[in-house]
Amino acid sequence: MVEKNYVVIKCGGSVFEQLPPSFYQDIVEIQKQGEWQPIIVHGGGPLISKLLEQTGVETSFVNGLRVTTNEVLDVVEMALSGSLNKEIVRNIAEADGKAFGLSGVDGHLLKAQPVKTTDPLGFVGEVTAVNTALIESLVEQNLVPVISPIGMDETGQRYNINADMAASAVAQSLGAKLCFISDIPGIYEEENGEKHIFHQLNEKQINQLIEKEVIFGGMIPKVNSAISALHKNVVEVSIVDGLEPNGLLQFMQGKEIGTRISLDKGAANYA
Ligand SMILES: Nc1ncnc2c1ncn2[C@@H]1O[C@H](COP(=O)(O)OP(=O)(O)O)[C@@H](O)[C@H]1O
Ligand SMILES: CC(=O)N[C@@H](CCC(=O)OP(=O)(O)O)C(=O)O
Repeated sequence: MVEKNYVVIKCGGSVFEQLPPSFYQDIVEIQKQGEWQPIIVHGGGPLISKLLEQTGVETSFVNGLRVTTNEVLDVVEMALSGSLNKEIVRNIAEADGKAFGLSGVDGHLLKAQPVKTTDPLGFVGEVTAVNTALIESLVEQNLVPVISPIGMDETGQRYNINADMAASAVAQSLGAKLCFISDIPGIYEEENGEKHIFHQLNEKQINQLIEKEVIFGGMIPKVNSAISALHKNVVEVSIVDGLEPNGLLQFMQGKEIGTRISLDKGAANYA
């Protein structure tokens, strides 16, 4: 098997509806160029919340993680593995590419266990192992894997996995570059109504920003997943603005776009 450089692209639900067509064209272009093999892990939090609201099921989050009952799990799986996963596959087809959509349940792609936390979150999982051979075999067939973040344990119990955490685990298992696509130009701090973007942040600075509540909500699992990835086999993690036309391609070509996260070096540079 040919050695590949992988880039795991996590596509957040918050940006999904607003992504320009260039996003999918960029994915296809990156694959065509051959230096990097893209793998998509996607979220879909807003669609899950909308469907839960429509069905009258209450939903709540603890530190960015959705409390997940069995009833919630049904909706999570329907939204992520059913609806959004196939929409991404179709969007890549429209951009002239070939993708293969699967969830972490398929082929035991994401082995999971209950997430370690002091809060009772129900069926929220964390990844314990990734079936990298399955990913490699899809890539060998020139397919872009599109992964929805539902995991399963050996008994067949499914778990709702935060997509940032799932992307981080996939990147760790492949020693990949990790790129979070979101609806923001990077991590920022607001001062007198003005947003200052941090182009570089290290672990210590991130922890300070969480403490100051400058980083909150869905950004918490994202930065924690970034740090955990950097500690384990991932060389580079960035948060990239999905709304910027050709932002992903520019980022892959080395342009400083969004926020790059590192373990120790890198000052808190404002834009
Ligand atoms: N310091 C921060 N800088 C930028 N965004 C932040 C920050 N803290 C919290 N956020 C929030 O995090 C959101 C991105 O996380 P989330 O909604 O989970 O996105 P996604 O669906 O892309 O994973 C942003 O839309 C913003 O509201
Ligand atoms: C446990 C947990 O919180 N799971 C997430 C899975 C989807 C997700 O992570 O979507 P985004 O990337 O759009 O946030 C959820 O239920 O919303």
